[in-house]
Amino acid sequence: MMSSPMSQISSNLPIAFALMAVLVSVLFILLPKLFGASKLTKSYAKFKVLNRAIVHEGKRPIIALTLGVATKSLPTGSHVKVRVGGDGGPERSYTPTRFDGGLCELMIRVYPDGEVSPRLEKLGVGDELEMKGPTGIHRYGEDGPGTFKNGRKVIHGVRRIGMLAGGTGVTPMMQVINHIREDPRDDTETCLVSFNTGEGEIMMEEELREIDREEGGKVEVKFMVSQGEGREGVSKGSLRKMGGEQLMESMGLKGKGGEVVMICGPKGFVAKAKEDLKDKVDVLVW
Ligand SMILES: Cc1cc2nc3c(=O)[nH]c(=O)nc-3n(C[C@H](O)[C@H](O)[C@H](O)COP(=O)(O)OP(=O)(O)OC[C@H]3O[C@@H](n4cnc5c(N)ncnc54)[C@H](O)[C@@H]3O)c2cc1C
Repeated sequence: MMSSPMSQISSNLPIAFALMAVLVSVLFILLPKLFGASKLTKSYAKFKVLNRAIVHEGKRPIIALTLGVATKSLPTGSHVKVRVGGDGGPERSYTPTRFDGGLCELMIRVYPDGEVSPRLEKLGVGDELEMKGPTGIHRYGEDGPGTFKNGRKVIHGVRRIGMLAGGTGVTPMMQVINHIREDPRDDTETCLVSFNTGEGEIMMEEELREIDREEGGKVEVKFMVSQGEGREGVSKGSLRKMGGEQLMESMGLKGKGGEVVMICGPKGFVAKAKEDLKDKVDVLVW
């Protein structure tokens, strides 16, 4: 008896999936090798710049560097270290906003008087950069949705994450937001308040607005600037002038269980936020 076309397709499906899995694995191994990519390890290795873009012009521009990596993924919450000038040269931490499919993307704000970032700005496609990782003690989602690990401290059952980011401190927030969006089991809510000096300084503004629109109430994003008048969707305000109650309210937190606040930014920003929130909610400083 002849089998129907439908039953032929369904009997071949497992083979098709197996072939697809093999093909994806081979591509994953081969592509970075073709690009000359190294594995991300605990000691420095050279990584090739595959793409370079200026995301923001201005006094402190933001550049995006895409590097070829032969490592599959980066634990959510971790960073990488970048070194310039070889052995003994200055090193700085960066938080990849994308790390998959053999590619690592770094968003870097360039400080004109800085030691490292102006040298990273000069890199072009084909140049190499020394990088190692993962570094940092924070992990999100390793034990499933709504879980944080911070060294020996483990937090379970988080339902809403408030995020306070000062300037480039938004990058670890983006990692956690992306992790939650990519895990269909994870319905943890997030509310990010991104504080910046001026309107032109806001990192990943368009990308974050888009996520806010797509995710409805699950990912909320708010922007505040301390200088200038603000504009539609950007409020005038500064963390320095806000108290703990106001901060909690800005992130839609009630001070009940199941809430955590992530903080990342310049030292003074972190110290003030930590002090204001210490009796109100669990705080994790990135
Ligand atoms: C865990 C971690 C993750 C990080 N992730 C990122 C990231 O994804 N993207 C990114 O752009 N940066 C990130 N940073 C900051 C980065 O590591 C460097 O500090 C930054 O690039 C400046 O280095 P630099 O050598 O150019 O400047 P430096 O020589 O260190 O400093 C030069 C001048 O810039 C000022 N300056 C330096 N950093 C800041 C700042 N954050 N805010 C205000 N003024 C500052 C200093 O006060 C000084 O006047 C991260 C930092 C940490 C600790």
